[in-house]
Amino acid sequence: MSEDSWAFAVDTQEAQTSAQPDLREKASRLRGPWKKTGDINGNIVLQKDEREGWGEDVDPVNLAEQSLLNKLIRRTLVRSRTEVEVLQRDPSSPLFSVKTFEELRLKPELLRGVYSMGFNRPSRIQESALPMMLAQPPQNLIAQAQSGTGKTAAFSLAMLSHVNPTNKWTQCLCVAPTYELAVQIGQVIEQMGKFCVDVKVAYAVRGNRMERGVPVKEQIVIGTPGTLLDWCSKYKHIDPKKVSMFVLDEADVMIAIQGHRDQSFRIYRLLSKDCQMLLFSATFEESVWKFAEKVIPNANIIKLKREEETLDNIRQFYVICKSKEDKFMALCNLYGTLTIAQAMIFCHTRKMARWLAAQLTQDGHQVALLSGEMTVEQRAHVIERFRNGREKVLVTTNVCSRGIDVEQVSLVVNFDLPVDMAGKADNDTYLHRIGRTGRFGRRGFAVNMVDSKCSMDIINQIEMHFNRKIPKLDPSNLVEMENMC
Ligand SMILES: Nc1ncnc2c1ncn2[C@@H]1O[C@H](COP(=O)(O)OP(=O)(O)OP(=O)(O)O)[C@@H](O)[C@H]1O
Repeated sequence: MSEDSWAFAVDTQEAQTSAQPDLREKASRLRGPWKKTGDINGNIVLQKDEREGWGEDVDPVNLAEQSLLNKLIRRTLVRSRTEVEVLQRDPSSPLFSVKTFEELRLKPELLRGVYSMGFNRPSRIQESALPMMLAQPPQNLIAQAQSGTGKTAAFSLAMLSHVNPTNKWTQCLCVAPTYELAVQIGQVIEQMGKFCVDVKVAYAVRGNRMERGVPVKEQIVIGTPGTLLDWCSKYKHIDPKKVSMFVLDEADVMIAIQGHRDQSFRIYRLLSKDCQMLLFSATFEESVWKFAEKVIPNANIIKLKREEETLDNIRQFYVICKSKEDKFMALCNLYGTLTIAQAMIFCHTRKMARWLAAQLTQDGHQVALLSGEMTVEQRAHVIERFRNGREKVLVTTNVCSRGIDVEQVSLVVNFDLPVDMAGKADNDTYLHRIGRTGRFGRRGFAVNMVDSKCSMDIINQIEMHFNRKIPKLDPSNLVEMENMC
């Protein structure tokens, strides 16, 4: 599609979507009222309907929530052993990479802010990305690296370094997929820039209203695409032609949210041609590439490959059970082993997870429950407690099959096997639930509960997919597990 026809499509779509009521609100009205109730962790949670299967009771993977959860529970940098790949727009220009923040010749107050955050040296991705982002003349950049590798810190530093504090108008725009993610980014900028007293940050997010035509004086504005677009066009709070750095964060999450890609593209079209464009993403599927190439033609590209999860150090077993009660009994037999280190138990539905957590609690065990009906903050709190060893066993749905690394978990139980919507083995989810990166390298055990011919079929599919035999658990394996966990 040429830029014009793409732009035309954007205009048409915009006109249609602005006339519609908020889709989420509409959807939740259709689903009926939510029920407020207490959960096993003592949290107040909102529960939807109780249907089994692929209804509301199965937690879908929500990328924006997952990303926020990752940010909330992260304490340190994710250190990757993979090599950084740099593709320069102009291969003949020298490739700079820095090993210290001093080499970047930052303003002293900014350097002080960086050190006050406890950053001693640039992360892997920052080593190459920072010199590129700070180069003169400005260069465009597309950067891909998994969550936790220092992307947010990198572009926050670039924006703080870029602005001229004496100019009281918006010079840097940063687009984030949700209100909560925008606030998280803002906190990093405010913390890093705390000694840059003349640099101010504003939030273009829902509910933050100003009188039409009143210009924003803050040099950095972070917001969600819809509100930012309004601020730039409808309300004229920002003169987009005066913006000289545009950051698009979490592009993969962004384009997964309906309407966000087109709104971001509309903001892009309002900017001047020489505005520096920076795009960040944790993953790079085809759709993200297409979008990135549209908004940032001729960009430098930096990629840091994720360390793949493997099943190399994992001993896998299955146990045969007749019913969920039978699975519960089998779990109780494993319980001694579960609590030696820490264990995670995965269920298919929220209802099953609640039932199991209640049964285990009734039986006198101390367990934590994590499922999608909790707010992201409540989930972060439960994960934090589990990480600190306050509970030894975590019962959960797919809501945390990826993204959380609890190093001390050495046993994973698939109380329900992971299946896709067609009822086939969901191999990716299986790998995310039980796989480890080579980085942790520790041994682990996975026990799969099989309660029907169907679930035995799924075990066979998983065996074939990963080309690994999954034997039946016998008492001698239990002794082995107790010794190894
Ligand atoms: N150079 C550094 N040295 C030490 N810690 C760092 C450095 N850069 C970032 N961090 C810290 O590492 C963690 C991850 O950084 P950051 O949030 O920037 O990563 P990210 O790739 O943007 O991930 P996400 O998208 O999930 O936020 C944060 O706690 C941050 O404070």
